[in-house]
Amino acid sequence: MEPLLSLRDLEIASNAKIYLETYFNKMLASPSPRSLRRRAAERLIKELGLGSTEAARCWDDWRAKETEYLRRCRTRLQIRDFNVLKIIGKGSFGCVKLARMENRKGGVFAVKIIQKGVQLKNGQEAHLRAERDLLVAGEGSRWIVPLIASFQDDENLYLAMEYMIGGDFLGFLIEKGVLSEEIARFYVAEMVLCIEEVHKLSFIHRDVKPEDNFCITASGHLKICDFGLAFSGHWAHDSAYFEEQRWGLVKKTQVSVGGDTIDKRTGNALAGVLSTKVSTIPHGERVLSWRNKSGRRRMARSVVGTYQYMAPEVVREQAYDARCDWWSLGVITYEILFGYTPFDAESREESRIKVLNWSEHLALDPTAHLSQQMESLIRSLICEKEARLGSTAYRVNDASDHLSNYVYSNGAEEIRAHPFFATVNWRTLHMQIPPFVPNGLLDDTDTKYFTESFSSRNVSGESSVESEVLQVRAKDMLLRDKEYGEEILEARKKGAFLGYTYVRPGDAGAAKGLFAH
Ligand SMILES: Nc1ncnc2c1ncn2[C@@H]1O[C@H](COP(=O)(O)OP(=O)(O)OP(=O)(O)O)[C@@H](O)[C@H]1O
Repeated sequence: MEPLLSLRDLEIASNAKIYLETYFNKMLASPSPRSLRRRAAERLIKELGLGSTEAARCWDDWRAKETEYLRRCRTRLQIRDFNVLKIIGKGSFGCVKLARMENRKGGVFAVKIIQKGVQLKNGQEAHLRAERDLLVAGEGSRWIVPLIASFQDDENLYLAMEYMIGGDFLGFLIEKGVLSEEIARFYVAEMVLCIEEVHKLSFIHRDVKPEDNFCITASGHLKICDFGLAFSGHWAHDSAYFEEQRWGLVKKTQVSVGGDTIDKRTGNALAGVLSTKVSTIPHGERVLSWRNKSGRRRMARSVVGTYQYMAPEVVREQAYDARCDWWSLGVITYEILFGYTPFDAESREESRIKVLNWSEHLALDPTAHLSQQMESLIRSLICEKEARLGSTAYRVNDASDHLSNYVYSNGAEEIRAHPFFATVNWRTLHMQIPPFVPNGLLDDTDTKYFTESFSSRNVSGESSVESEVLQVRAKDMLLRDKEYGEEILEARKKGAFLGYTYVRPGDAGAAKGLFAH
């Protein structure tokens, strides 16, 4: 007899549950974006001190713009609306392409294309949600790479961002070799503001490094990007939440899971079901308030990032907090001045050991003649977290393994107050002319600051997608199931990212011709 429910049905049911919980949580937890926009307009009109006729005209204007924005939000954006020009980056997620809207009226975008199949098999769903949510939360920020729109189709997720024409900071560093202290001061100061901005949004970046993660704008300023490893402590960004939803339903309904041949041989399938913990919501408690209470207790513990830049507390798998990003900044500062990091090594393992024994490897070459302030800044960032600059707010975490808060938005204040930055005007830094400004560009699609091997690549760049999807052995046994795995993957690709779509309000999208067709 056919079972009443198949694993595919359960997949669809858990996707629906996840969608509803995340949707209503967002709706109930914070004011709607629309009411925030209204409030911002109210504030502005008040500040301008307009008379009643002028204020009424402003409101008419606001309403017209709002209607237009809502109309744009309803326009379904697709990748075929973009004319792909070049590939400018490639990573484990897929690739980043430089693209212009088909209608050619607008500017160009860097479109990050993330293959759902590979990512879902690698269990990256929570990270991808965190990346998108942080980019959305960074709306209007001066220091975070601007997201113009996010959308999806059955195969991919797309993040259309402003194109950072100056390339990434590592490219700049390679070209210049080492930087003088004076020039380093400008870039390190901008990095402080970039990281501070991420912390203000209650995220830890966890992968602060010059390669990929600081991009240079047309005016030569920095913006922070690549939030693939960002951590917010929120249950909707935690893979355990997704596993519990799916395996919880399997356990409740007792639908059998076969797994692949290895699972069958080792008896993993049954063990997987038995070991699934299904949380019981206390009687009378509402599901979302319970999730928000218990989910907040989850702490950053996973070892993620790049060893050379990774703080020792992360490498040691201790519960860590946002101070780990300040350690990475210390390592970058060292690299800017010396051309290599103190923890450079032939292999990842050697780097790991060096970080664990960091004090033996933190040698500041005296022939570099660093100023006392510069040396002090490096030493007060590359040190154990208890002594690290920016620690005061976090001291409460040092007493026990249970962190009371994983990120404090004011951690950067101490860093900004360090004597090395005494001459920095933090309020006007963004208006200062940077030591280097991208130049000699032919037009807004120029890729001279990007690696030749990417920009000369054929624009499709997806030759290996199919084979990559096939090669990955899925982390989640449901996706490995010999009989239903493929079907479940297809259902997950369709349903796992509901609510991913976003369109930046204001004139940015429209002015760039994003919706002008
Ligand atoms: N908005 C942008 N403008 C210009 N270039 C960009 C932009 N976003 C990303 N890139 C380029 O694409 C590259 C890869 O993007 P990204 O950093 O987001 O991937 P990644 O997650 O670091 O990849 P992986 O970690 O798997 O190596 C970057 O190094 C950068 O050169």
